[in-house]
Amino acid sequence: MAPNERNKQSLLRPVWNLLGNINSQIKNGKFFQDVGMVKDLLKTAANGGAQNDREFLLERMVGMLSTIPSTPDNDKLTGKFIQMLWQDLPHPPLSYVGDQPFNGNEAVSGSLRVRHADGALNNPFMPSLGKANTPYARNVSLKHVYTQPLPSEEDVFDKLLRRRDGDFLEHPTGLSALFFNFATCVIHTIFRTDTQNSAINGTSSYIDLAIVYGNSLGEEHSVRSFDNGKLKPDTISESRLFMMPPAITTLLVLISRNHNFIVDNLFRENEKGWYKPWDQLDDEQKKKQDEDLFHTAKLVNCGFFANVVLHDYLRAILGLTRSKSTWVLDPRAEVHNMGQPPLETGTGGAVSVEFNVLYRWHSVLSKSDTEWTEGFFKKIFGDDVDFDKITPKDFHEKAYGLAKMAGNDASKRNIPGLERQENGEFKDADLVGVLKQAIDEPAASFRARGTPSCLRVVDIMGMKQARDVWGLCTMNEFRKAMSLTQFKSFEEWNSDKEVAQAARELYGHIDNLELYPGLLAEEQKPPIEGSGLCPGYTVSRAILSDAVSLVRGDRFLTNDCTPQALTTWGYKYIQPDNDNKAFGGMLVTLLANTLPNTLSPDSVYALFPFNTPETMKKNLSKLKIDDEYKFTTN
Ligand code: HEM
Repeated sequence: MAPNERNKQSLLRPVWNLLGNINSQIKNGKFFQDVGMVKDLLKTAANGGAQNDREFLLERMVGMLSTIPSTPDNDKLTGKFIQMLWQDLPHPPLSYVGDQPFNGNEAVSGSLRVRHADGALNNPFMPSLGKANTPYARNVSLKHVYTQPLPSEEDVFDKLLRRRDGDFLEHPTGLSALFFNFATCVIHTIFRTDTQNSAINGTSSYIDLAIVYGNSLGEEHSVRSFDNGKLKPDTISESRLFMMPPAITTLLVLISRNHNFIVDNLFRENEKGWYKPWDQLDDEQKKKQDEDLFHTAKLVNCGFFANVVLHDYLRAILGLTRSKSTWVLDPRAEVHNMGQPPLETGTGGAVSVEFNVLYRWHSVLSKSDTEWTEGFFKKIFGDDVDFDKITPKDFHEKAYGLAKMAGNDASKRNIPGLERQENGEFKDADLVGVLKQAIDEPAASFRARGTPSCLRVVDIMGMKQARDVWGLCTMNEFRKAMSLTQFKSFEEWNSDKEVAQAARELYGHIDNLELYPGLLAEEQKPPIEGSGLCPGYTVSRAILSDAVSLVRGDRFLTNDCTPQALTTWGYKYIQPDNDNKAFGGMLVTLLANTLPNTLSPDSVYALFPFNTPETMKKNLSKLKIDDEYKFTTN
């Protein structure tokens, strides 16, 4: 059955049930035949469940139900009607007015109106759901009994994951290195495995920009200036990212600047009517105003970031930068089918270990990011380091030690290779230079044998964690859970004969294939319509479920994303402009507001930075609109 047909069928199911009941009444001659009502019920179903109340369908149903005698069959009909009305609303309610949290009948401390640093209270009924420093979730159990001992993690890396020297394969749809630098920001905002206890996620499971704002009140305080709601100049919280290529921290510095841009506007608009010039306030008033501006700006900034994820990142993932379409897969859409509960929003969530592994995209590193990482490892382990000899123990002792050396004062940490000015900010020209280099640089393709050798120890640590601490399901178990067919052979998993044979030698039977190499060395999707990311087939399917779950599950991005919470200015600021030259892309706005007058508004560097300019030249030429764009920065 075609997917559309299937969809229609499921929409119609509750109506068929109702009609089935009515039909049996008619056959039994137990009540009159309201043909008009039946027609209207069908029309309602075809409308996706939306009733035209001017046709009095509800009143006619009440009329009909009130005239039939009470029999078991007739009572079922009344039951269906009640079920439909019950399911119209979420039970229990998902959001509350005011700022006092209420957990069933137990009061919980903290306001409901703010994003807490540790992510608590996203779901008021389960205040710790998805909070920082709580265990990872597991989505799929390991039930498979391995039929032979598992190969060493070192062997798995060498035979299935390691990029051969000089074997760089450019990304098939021209994604830029910056795309994956942004991806690194996204994954680090939801994953922060505790180095002492890998069962624990040290960050919240929400897209709450914890990498900028911190995971605890202490971290949050260290990035705040406590001056009218602002963050310290060009400051971000996450110290791990200072060990990574500079475009990653540069993107986050722009997001930190966006916070201060938002604060300026909230203060200027003064929609709440009680903000006053800073120097006219006493200490208590300053505290109140600072707190209110900070938290409102944080809500707006996170909402903005989520829309960059949907309108720039997801657009590139789905290959929509090859079209003029402004369509996005918006997980927040209201889904309301008659006779079924509305699809929930804002329920909270906790990220899982399966998805942590699914996102270890180390094979896509561009040439420059690979060189940068090699240089970084040389700084830690010496110029003559042999990447194959670094052990997890060495890495823990030396690399994490170096991260600590980055210092506790977040406002003093430098983007690798850049210096701060006297006022604490980086020079705009320096930031643009870093971004330009990452936009020009093509990323590598997802594939088996694509991970640079310097990340050998990182993948080995990941595989050990996945096996020893997380006890992850197998590749086929994961596919089954995602409603995907299970592989019957290694060749079905990856048709490259050498890769399939290497996996056979390691695992013996396809059912023994572990999730980590299974996902990361699977054959990649071709660059067809609807596919821009082109990762392994299973990754490509599963990340969409993850994106929907992350965005739809977040109360602050759904039920409580309102003009009241964000202010009218803030609410408007986070909306995409579908008439802009990026077809609704949001990054162009971020760049214009945080690096003013540096990139031309017509430049593909500002409009489509997730694809290389060379690729965008081809894409826009095919659409016959290339003459409307600039392919230089200015
Ligand atoms: C740019 C160069 C990159 C470097 C140098 C790098 C390095 C690392 C390191 C050192 C770890 C921590 C290993 C551990 O402590 O067990 C790690 C983990 C991870 N990496 Fe990468 N990585 C890079 C790019 C990426 C990219 C592009 C992605 C995907 C978008 C990614 C996804 C992950 C994930 C999901 C984890 C696990 C994080 C956690 O559990 O806390 N990495 N990476």
